[in-house]
Amino acid sequence: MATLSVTSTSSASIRMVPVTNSMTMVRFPRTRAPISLWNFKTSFSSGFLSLSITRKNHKYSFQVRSVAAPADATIGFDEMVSGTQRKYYMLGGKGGVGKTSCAASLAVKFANNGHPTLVVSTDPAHSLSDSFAQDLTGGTLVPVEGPDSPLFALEINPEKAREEFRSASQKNGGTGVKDFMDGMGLGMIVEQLGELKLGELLDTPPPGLDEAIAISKVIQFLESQEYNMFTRIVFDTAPTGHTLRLLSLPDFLDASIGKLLKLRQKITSATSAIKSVFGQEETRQDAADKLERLRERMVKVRELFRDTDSTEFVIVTIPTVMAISESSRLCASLKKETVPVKRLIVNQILPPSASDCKFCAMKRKDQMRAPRFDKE
Ligand SMILES: Nc1ncnc2c1ncn2[C@@H]1O[C@H](COP(=O)(O)OP(=O)(O)OP(=O)(O)O)[C@@H](O)[C@H]1O
Repeated sequence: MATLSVTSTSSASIRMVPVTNSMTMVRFPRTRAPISLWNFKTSFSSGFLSLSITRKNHKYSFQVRSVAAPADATIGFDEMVSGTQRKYYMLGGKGGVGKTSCAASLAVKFANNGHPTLVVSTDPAHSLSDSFAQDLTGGTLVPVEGPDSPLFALEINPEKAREEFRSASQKNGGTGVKDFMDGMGLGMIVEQLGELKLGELLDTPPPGLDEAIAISKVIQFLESQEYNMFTRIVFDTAPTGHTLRLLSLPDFLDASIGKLLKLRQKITSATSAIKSVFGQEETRQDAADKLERLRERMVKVRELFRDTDSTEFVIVTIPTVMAISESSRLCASLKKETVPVKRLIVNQILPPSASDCKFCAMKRKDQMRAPRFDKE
C-alpha cells in the first residue's frame, strides 16, 4: 500500500489543510474561500513541508508532514489526474477522520487541473455544504464557485428520499411511488413489489436500499446529456459499515431480483386471480424486461466498483490506534470484495514543534504509537 500523504495544520488561523503537499487546500476563517496551493513555493526537509502564504496582508505559515517523499506524493496525484477517461474516486473510512474535507479538496484539485468534476456525498450525516460554505441540501447538482474547471457538488440524503417515497406511497396509492422511484431509476422494483406490502419493506429497509437510491441517482445524473461532461467523480462515502454495505449492494439486488423473477414465474403460472397482481401478459413481459434491465445495471455498477482502470477507493484515516485498526479491516474487506484500493490518506498528523504544551506532547506521542500500514 502506497501512502499518499499526511497533513495537518500548525496555525490556528487555518481551518483545514487536507490531502497532499501537491493538492493542499486551505480555508481562511473569514472568507472561507478555497485556495489552491499548487503554485506556492514550498520547502521540504526531514519529512516536513513548510508553506508560507501571504494573503490580504496576513501571513499564514504552516507545515505539512508527508510520509511519502514529496516526489512520491506528486507522482501519486499526477497519476490520479492524468487522462481524460472518466474516473471514480471513493473516499471512505472511520467517522470523523476527514473524509469530507479530503473529498472536497481532491475535487477542487481535480477541477483546477482541468477536469470537470462532480463531488457526491452519500453520507446521511452530510458536511459537504459546510466544506464548500454553500447550500447543497437540495438533492440536485450545485455549481461550486472558485475552481478553474466546472465543479459540481451533490448531497444525497437517502433517508429523506426514503421518507418521500413512503409519503408518496400513502398519498397516491402507488402512482406517486412509481413516479418517485422512476426518478431514482428504481421504478421497476415498485411495479414488482406494488402488491407485496412495500410499506413494510420501507419500515425495515434491507441493507443497502438507501445506498441503492444514492447510486441510482448519481448514475441517473451521469447518464443525462447535461451532466455527461464529468471526467472525475469523487464520492464522499458514509463511515465504514455503510460503505461495505454499499459495495455488496449490487450482489444483494442481483440476488433479490433473481428471487423476484422466480416468484413472478410461480405467480403467473397460477390462477387468474393471482395473475391480477402483475396485470395482463404484455405488462408482465414489460415488467420482466425492466427487472432484467435493473439486473444489468447493477452488474454494471458492480463491475465499475471493481474496475481498476476507472475506479479507486481511497481510505482516509488518522494516526490513532483505533482508526488505523479500523482502516486495516476496511482495507482487508475491500480487497476481499476485489475493490481497487492502493492509496491511503493519513490526516491530522500534528506537526513538529519545539515548544509543545502538555496536551500536544501527549497527542504527538499517541500518534507515534499508531501502527503502520503494511506495504501490501
Ligand atoms: N487536516 C485537518 N486539519 C484540521 N481540521 C481538520 C482536518 N481534517 C478535518 N478537519 C476537521 O475535522 C472535522 C471532521 O472532518 P470531516 O467532516 O471532513 O470528517 P468526516 O470523516 O467526513 O466526518 P463524518 O464521518 O462525520 O462524515 C471537521 O471539523 C474538519 O474541519
